[in-house]
Amino acid sequence: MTNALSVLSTQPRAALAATAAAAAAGGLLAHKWNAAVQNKRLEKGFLRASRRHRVGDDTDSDEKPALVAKVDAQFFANLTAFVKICIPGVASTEFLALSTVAALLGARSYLDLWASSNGGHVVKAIVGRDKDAFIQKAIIDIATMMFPMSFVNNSLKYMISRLKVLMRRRLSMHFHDKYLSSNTFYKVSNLDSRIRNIDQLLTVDIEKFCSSMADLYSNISKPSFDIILFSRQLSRSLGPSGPICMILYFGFCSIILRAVQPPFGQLAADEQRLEGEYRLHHSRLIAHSEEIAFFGGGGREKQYINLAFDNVVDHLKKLFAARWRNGFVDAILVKYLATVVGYSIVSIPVFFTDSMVFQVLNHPRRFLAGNTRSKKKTDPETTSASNIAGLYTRNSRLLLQLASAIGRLVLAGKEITKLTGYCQRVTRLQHVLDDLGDERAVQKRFESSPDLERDLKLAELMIPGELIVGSEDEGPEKNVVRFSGVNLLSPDCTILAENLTFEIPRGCHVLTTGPNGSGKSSLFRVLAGLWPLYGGTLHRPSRSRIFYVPQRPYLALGTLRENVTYPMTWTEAVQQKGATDDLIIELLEMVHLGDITRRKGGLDAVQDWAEVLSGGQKQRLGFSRLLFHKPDYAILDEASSAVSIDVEQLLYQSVKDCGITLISVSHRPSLWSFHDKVLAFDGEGSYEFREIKAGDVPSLVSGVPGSSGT
Ligand SMILES: Nc1ncnc2c1ncn2[C@@H]1O[C@H](COP(=O)(O)OP(=O)(O)OP(=O)(O)O)[C@@H](O)[C@H]1O
Repeated sequence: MTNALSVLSTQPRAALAATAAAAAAGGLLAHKWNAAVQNKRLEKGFLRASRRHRVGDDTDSDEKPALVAKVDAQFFANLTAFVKICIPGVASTEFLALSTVAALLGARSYLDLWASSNGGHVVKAIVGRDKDAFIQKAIIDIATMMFPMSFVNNSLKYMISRLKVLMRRRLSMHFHDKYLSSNTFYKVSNLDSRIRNIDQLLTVDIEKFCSSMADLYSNISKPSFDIILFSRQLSRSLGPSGPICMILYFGFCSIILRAVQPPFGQLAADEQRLEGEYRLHHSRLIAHSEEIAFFGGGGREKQYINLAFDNVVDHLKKLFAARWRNGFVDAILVKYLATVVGYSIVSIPVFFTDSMVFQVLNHPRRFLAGNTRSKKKTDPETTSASNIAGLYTRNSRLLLQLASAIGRLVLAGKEITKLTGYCQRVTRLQHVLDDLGDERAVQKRFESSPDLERDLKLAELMIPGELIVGSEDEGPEKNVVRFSGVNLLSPDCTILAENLTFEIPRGCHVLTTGPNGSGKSSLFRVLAGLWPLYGGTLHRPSRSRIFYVPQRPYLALGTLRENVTYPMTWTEAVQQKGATDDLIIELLEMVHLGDITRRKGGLDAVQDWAEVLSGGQKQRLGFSRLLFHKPDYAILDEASSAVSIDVEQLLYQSVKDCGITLISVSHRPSLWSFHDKVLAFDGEGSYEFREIKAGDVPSLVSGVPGSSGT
């Protein structure tokens, strides 16, 4: 054995490192072979998903993903795009973290190497009964190195966690910018059906995606570096045959594992989707708890929730079974059989040092020269029992480290597959948000139907309209509400009104009426830019000159004071509008909410106001907001339906007294007297816009005869 080890120790082969890396990379490339056939199909599905805009069309929804999570060119292109977002440049904190992780991984590899070598020295000192060497290697050296080792190990854990958070922050901010601009958050759930559980995507999926990317980075870079380092060391002492055999064995393993591996990427994507659906049911229960409780709907909701949870559990069972089967094969090939192969390799020089195969592999030149005898066979330096033990320990440790590094690289393939699942979901999110952020893309393309006449009509009506928004510094004549030839269509392409043409100058108060579902609120959605504009031209005042007061006013988390100034923060309200506590109290008194300012906490009270206030109180708070902002126009969509008639009259009068032009929707005849004109929808695609005359009220309340246009 001494001879064998000493002979082998004379063969440094740097080129082996490159061979090692290439062979390991071959394992990863196996992904590409498997996915090649799927590429075309996947690309088509991806494009179809990104171009689809139809509302209510579930064929490409999150429910049935068209994208298949696979390792292919498309995946690498998507991954590269996200990496660029997460690590924006060499001057970024993220790049610094990435480089630090790389440096720490390198340091860790060198420390592993040192530990293997030191282990050999310790064994040598024990077998050789060399007390001084033992004290030096087993006590002094380890005591010295424990500080850098502990530092590197913990710093590595810390930096990888930090890298994950930094990348997550970048990606989350990127998506927040998209999601919270151009009212995309509204469009995602109201105009598009591709994503059902966006909260899950924005929170859990992004976190898992970034975490998986950072883990993969360390799981690929460290083993790759280890393979180079350990192969070099081993080839110096064992000759190239040992590392080559090990690498060939793992190359074989990676092919087998590729062939039997379940589609972990798709399984991960499905898991996230099902978790999202389960979570959605809980969110809905929280959002509508009162209504459901009134109906006694707990039992029914339990059915929905249990069903969604059962789907998660069934999927997890499937996933765990797949992992078990795969883990079984993994453990045999990459762990146990690899150890057998490792020991066999270490033993070859011991038992077969004089064999021809061994000589050809490790000493080809010497073999060709006809000299097959080892030069060091009689060298006492390498023949003593302590040296044999020391070299054996060191080499076997190095070989096991090499095996472990290649094994980890092979298993990183599984991580990549999982990453494809997260990447697929995050890519879908990116495409949908991009689509919805682009006004033109939101313009619906209707699906052709057997009804040719309807299709022709829709093709005629659904041409993109022109939106002209007045600027802040322009006068009232430019900041006006004017519809010219606008067609009103719901997202499912129902024609609500054609050729809407009317103008609402400042000071002209307009009441909108019509049967339920006739398009009153939809008109305001188009006016606010939430729904796409079709047909002619729409002139709209700048954002600060028009204010919307809905039937259910949104109440923000925060103080009472900030709820009055919403969407402005208190600081903005003070700076831009000179807000004071006295003004807020005065406004709340005007809307008959003075009593809540006298409750505990006063204006500073932070509550879940949506829960604390009654329906009528919430609406009155909505009016206080309107009076605070004092816009040119107020859209009041059933804004006082829960307020008593006497207080409602006072509220409308206060708004008019502030010089705000009313554009209201209300079914209450008592409000007619506050308006000058009526815009009446008949629910069949026609409307009327005219002056309110005495005696008009009853006929208009019950609908308008089918006259189209003004
Ligand atoms: N997000 C949506 N997707 C598809 N259709 C919608 C959507 N929102 C509203 N609709 C449809 O548009 C039509 C007009 O709705 P709208 O809310 O404008 O009615 P409305 O006149 O305000 O009724 P109400 O008096 O009951 O408030 C209805 O048929 C409604 O079903």
